[in-house]
Amino acid sequence: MTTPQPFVLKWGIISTGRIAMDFVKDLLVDPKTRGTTDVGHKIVAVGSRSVESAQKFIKAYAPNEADIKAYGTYNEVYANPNVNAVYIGTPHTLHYENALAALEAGKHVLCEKATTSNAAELKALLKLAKEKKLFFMEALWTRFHPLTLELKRIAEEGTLGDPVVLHADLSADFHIESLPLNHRMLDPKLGGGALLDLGPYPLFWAILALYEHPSNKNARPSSIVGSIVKTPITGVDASTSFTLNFTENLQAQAILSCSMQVPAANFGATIRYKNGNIIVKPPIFRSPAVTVQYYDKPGGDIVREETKAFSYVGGGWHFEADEVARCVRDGKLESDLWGHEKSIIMMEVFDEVSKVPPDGQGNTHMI
Ligand SMILES: NC(=O)C1=CN([C@@H]2O[C@H](COP(=O)(O)OP(=O)(O)OC[C@H]3O[C@@H](n4cnc5c(N)ncnc54)[C@H](OP(=O)(O)O)[C@@H]3O)[C@@H](O)[C@H]2O)C=CC1
Ligand SMILES: O=C1OC[C@@H](O)[C@H](O)[C@H]1O
Repeated sequence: MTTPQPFVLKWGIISTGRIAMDFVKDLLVDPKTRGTTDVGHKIVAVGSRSVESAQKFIKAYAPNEADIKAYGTYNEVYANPNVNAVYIGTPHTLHYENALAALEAGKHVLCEKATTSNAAELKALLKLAKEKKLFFMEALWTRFHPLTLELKRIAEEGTLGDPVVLHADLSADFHIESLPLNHRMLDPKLGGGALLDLGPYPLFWAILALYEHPSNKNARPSSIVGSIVKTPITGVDASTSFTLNFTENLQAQAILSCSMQVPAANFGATIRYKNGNIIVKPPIFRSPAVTVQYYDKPGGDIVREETKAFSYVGGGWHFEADEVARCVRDGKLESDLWGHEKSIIMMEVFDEVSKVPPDGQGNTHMI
């Protein structure tokens, strides 16, 4: 009997920055090391604004791969007939034009977070992807990690009851005072600031634990309140906090924050349920371990506590790549795990939070 051959997705890579490097390195990790045998990956083209950068990138991160084309424009990647799917790793505000061009050329798209600068741009991309019957996914890699899959199973198996309050933070010190003004974290033209760069992760946990919880029945956040501290350097948000209420079918609140000027370790995420807690160890984009605590009765003592740790070969970006390959193989236009609706909610929340007036005090609502 012959063993079925894995479906191999042929990738074109857009940009040669930090995350493009991480993603490419993971595409080259042997899928069997993570138990994947049904799909695989091949890099067929890398596009950069400079051909030298594309050549250098291939030499540095994919030295043993044959026949990867190095291009000095992104358009040449979109035009390459061997490319099935395009990975977009440019700064946020370029995602729209890059994804649009890829879709117009008939390519499936995996686009880095934050998917676009605003919800209107994202909706336009999704409309085009549907019209052209192409797969599109936000590269929310955390959704596909084994830890996340296990946490979701535990959270929804019933013992913990409904979620009540979630706290999540992702902050770091980007030393913004030493960055050039055109750095993507500082430049408003590149979508600079903490919210679009770090905010997707605390919000991801709120979407996973509150929005996706079966008791929530897919109800969107009933209200959003945001507050922003801007940096005087370029006026982008340096620290942002936002709360989301889920009150249609739950009585739950998410308290979320991100900052690019916190010189201390993160505290991760805590999800508090009627009958216990889930504690996600930092960093929340790639948590190494999760602790689950169970009360003897609501408001009672913790009588059981379990910690589960997770490890794998590679950086953790290959799990999202496997999802794209499976979806493309199966003719799906969106992922069941991180579909279009969740990316839209994410961008709509960011739109609302960004509306706070210049004094940083905000009180906004989403319908
Ligand atoms: N999923 C994850 O874990 C992570 C995701 N990200 C996301 O990926 C995106 C890129 O982040 P990151 O890799 O850190 O950024 P980098 O600045 O390291 O890389 C961005 C790349 O985009 C290309 N680019 C095109 N136009 C511009 C421009 N005007 N200014 C700067 N670069 C430009 C460049 O590649 P070239 O010169 O080859 O064209 C550049 O190297 C962001 O949206 C970010 O949110 C970032 C880090 C981690
Ligand atoms: O996606 C990300 O995850 C980790 C952060 O350090 C980075 O800035 C961000 O883009």
